[in-house]
Amino acid sequence: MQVTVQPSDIAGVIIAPASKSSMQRACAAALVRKGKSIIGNPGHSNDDKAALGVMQALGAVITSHTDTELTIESNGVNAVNPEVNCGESGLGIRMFAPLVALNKQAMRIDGEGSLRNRPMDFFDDTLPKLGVNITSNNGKLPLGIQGPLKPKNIEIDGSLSSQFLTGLLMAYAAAEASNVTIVVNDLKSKPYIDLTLKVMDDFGLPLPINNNYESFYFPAEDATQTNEPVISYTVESDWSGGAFLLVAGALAGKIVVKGLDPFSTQADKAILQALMDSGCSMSVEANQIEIGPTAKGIEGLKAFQFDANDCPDLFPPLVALAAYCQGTTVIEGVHRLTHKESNRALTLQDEFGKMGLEIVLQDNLMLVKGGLGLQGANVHSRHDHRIAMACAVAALRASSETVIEEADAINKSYPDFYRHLQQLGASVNVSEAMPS
Ligand SMILES: O=C(O)C1=C[C@@H](OP(=O)(O)O)[C@@H](O)[C@H](O)C1
Ligand SMILES: C=C(OP(=O)(O)O)C(=O)O
Repeated sequence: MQVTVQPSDIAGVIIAPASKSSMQRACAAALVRKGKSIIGNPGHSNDDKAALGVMQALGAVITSHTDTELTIESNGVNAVNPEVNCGESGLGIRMFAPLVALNKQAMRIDGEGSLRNRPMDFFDDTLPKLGVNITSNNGKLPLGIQGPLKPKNIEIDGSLSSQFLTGLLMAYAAAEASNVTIVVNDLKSKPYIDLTLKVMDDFGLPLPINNNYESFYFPAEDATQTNEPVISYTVESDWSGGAFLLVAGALAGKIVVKGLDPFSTQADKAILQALMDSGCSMSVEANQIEIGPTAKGIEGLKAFQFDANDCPDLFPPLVALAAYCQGTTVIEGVHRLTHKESNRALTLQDEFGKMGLEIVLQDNLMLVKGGLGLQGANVHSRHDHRIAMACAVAALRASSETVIEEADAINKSYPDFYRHLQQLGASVNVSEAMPS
């Protein structure tokens, strides 16, 4: 798919999409618990669809599914299909692999696209310590796994990704871990663990005691949880996708974004701090955010400093914002970007470079030399949803039209993104690319 974005003003009201982080966790929790789970506001991104497929392969049954509600019945993890496919979802494989390992039978886990190149050697190191046999393709997919996983005291590295810990926490809860501790060294993306614990709590799963994100202790008896026959959970609106809408508003608004909860545990609500520091005009309420440029227009936006070590998915929207802020914006956390859908520091540098933006990488810092204007260009998503969305947002204020190749990458997290920009009045033309 090819998308052409013309420089545009935007206005109006838009509802942020469902969070794939919240939806995928809800699928895992609904699988793990015994009983019926009713999930409101279910997402329909490719990552969400992959999670539904994995959950069904592991024994959960979808009894009804509409745009607004999904009902799942489960009796705990009990695979009905020895093959699971996590699509392109990093969270999907890293959260579900330990749940797959709860089965006695031999299982195979595979994925697609960029996921086949992302590191999974954590499992080669960790799962055997929990009684699981594993084979991998030199630390990459596909994985062969045979359990059952038995919770034990274990020490893991949390510096590459928090997603492995999310999977172990879910699996330990499912296996009724008792008097065991997961020690985690150098955990990154900590708020994502808060979201995991919140979803586990909402689904009534046994909860570990979080000792400052350094260790997670599952007590011998967990008196706090109840075994409700039916659980209702509403998938949160997505601060990660919402960040692109908010930046679009700050550059080309005024718009109102609805649905984003300022009290969410989602890491990417930290976009609010960067937006405030940029000087854009913003009013945050419990159920809506109104946002536009400064009183002086886009020229009044100023460079900012931001630590994205714990919210790495904000880099792409932050670069789109910083491109139009006067001065050099400094964003910390570049090391967190190497193993995403693309090597994101480099793809941001390349693709925004085509629009005339200078981005300098200095060890863990990204320096964005903003405020000089961008030109429209022919850019490429590099098969990374967040690169496509960042280019589309930046294109709203470029001097001429921007064409985004392989723009359908957005389906991974936010399939309605271009439609939402169109609803806000942006000139966005979606066409299938001509076969070469
Ligand atoms: O748990 C999650 O939902 C996610 C955690 C983060 O990954 P890392 O923990 O690898 O930073 C984030 O980048 C990813 O998009 C989603
Ligand atoms: C990196 C991402 O997701 P995941 O790791 O779950 O594939 C993302 O959504 O930007």
